[in-house]
Amino acid sequence: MVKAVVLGAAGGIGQPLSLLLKANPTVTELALYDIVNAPGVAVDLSHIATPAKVEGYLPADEGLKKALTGADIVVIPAGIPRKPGINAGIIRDLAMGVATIAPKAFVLVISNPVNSTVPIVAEVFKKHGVFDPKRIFGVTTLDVVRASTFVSEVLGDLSLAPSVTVPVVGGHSGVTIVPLLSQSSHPLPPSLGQSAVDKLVKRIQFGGDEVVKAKDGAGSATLSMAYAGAEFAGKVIRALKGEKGLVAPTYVNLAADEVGGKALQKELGKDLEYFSAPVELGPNGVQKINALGNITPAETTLIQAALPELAINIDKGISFVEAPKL
Ligand SMILES: NC(=O)c1ccc[n+]([C@@H]2O[C@H](COP(=O)([O-])OP(=O)(O)OC[C@H]3O[C@@H](n4cnc5c(N)ncnc54)[C@H](O)[C@@H]3O)[C@@H](O)[C@H]2O)c1
Ligand SMILES: O=C(O)C[C@H](O)C(=O)O
Repeated sequence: MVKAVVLGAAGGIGQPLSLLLKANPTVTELALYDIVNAPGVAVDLSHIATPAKVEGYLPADEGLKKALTGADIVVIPAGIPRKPGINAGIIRDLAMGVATIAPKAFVLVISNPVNSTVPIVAEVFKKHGVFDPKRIFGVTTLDVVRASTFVSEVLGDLSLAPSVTVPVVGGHSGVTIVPLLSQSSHPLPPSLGQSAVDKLVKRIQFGGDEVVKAKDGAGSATLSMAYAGAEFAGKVIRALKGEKGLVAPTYVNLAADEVGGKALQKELGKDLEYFSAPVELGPNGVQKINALGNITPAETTLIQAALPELAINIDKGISFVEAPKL
């Protein structure tokens, strides 16, 4: 039995993500919460012939409490594209609900800026005395999905895309996104040249801008994000159910020494509190934070460029919970 909850379920990401979770046969209960339209989305999805029982909730009548009760996994795409200050408040308030009603659930944060919203969730959980660094994840899967797609395009064969894997580390915004192309399952040909590699790195780092521009002011990535969110949530659920060997890059707290957090800080040469790295998932969440391994001098330079910005983003998230400003 797996209960999945989507907070922000009526939005551009929330609706297709909820559809994909309804289509996941391992989900037995799906609770959809939003400040608008969630009951309608829920009834619509409830007609799909898959096992999940779907309910929709609004804030009235303790809707958030009802949605979160018994949750195993809570996915949060609530918020507004490119409005960090507003999202910070939304995430803080929703995190209070999760910390109170479902403190043991896995929390998957999609709302931007992920580099700061994940620390906000963690700080709220700390205040409630229920913080477990192994259960809070920033969803960076869209960067991983983009890397697979763009690498396969460069290789001239889009049919490779589903099997191309590239670890993408760091964070989820601009220069904090660091694709380790040297570790691609499908190596780039040496004939490609450094400037083409640099261009590919930039495309992965700023893939979000490509979508925002193409949508011409009507929002940011929603469908590809829903796909990516469902991919990651699916892996978390499979690990929860006991499947072993599942690894995915995700933005996590590095406080837990026993799972390799401190070892990664040492490798980075900086005491960062959060970083996205390939993480082995287990029934209790983060089972092992993997090392970055062998990286090229160019990738080391990219990581060095990401670290100061990440530190600022993390600080903003942490201090927001104390003095709300982002
Ligand atoms: N992590 C990533 O890779 C990634 C990718 C794309 C977008 N995003 C982010 O995801 C978020 C959502 O994007 P979208 O395109 O779906 O936006 P959207 O505006 O289409 O949908 C957001 C939904 O959140 C709901 N909402 C607002 N306040 C809420 C609250 N307090 N409680 C519950 N629901 C609330 C809204 O009613 C709306 O339905 C944005 O912050 C965006 O930047 C992240
Ligand atoms: O770029 C955005 O604002 C949305 C998202 O973070 C993305 O990567 O597409």
